[in-house]
Amino acid sequence: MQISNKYSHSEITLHTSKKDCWLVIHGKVYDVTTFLEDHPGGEDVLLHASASGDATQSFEDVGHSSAATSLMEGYLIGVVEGYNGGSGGAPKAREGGAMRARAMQERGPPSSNFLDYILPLFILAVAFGAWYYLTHYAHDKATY
Ligand code: HEM
Repeated sequence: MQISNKYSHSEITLHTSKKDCWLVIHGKVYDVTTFLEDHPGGEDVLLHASASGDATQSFEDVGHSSAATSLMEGYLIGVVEGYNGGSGGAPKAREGGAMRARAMQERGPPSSNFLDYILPLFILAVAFGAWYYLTHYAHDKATY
């Protein structure tokens, strides 16, 4: 990787095609041309992010795994000229991945929680029914 290379914004905007695609993430420039077809999220999102000028927000929004952030280091070609916001290193991957957290929210609580709640109620209802039946039965026997 040639991290010492500095690229101007006008230079970066020249590389937004399928045959030559660069991404800017956290002030670093990545040449993802050879990665387009292999990207699990598809090549269209990368091309779109490339054309937008700065892919940082879209990259972060997806909540890429730490595997993804270490993979991207292999595509690093330099930094954006004049960028001084980065403290170096790959951007932090959110623990566990935001995608998974989102999936958990959409799915709701696991179904076992529902059973945990309904089962004691069911047992209580059966016990009450048995008690009610037995007390009335015993009463009937005593009166007749
Ligand atoms: C060099 C840059 C990038 C690399 C190395 C990379 C790598 C990966 C990898 C390994 C995954 C699989 C899931 C994971 O491990 O997190 C993934 C998924 C994905 N990525 Fe990227 N990615 C990059 C940039 C981007 C950008 C800029 C976007 C912009 C929107 C993006 C959108 C997505 C989407 C939508 C998924 C699929 C999520 C899913 O369906 O679960 N990626 N990427």
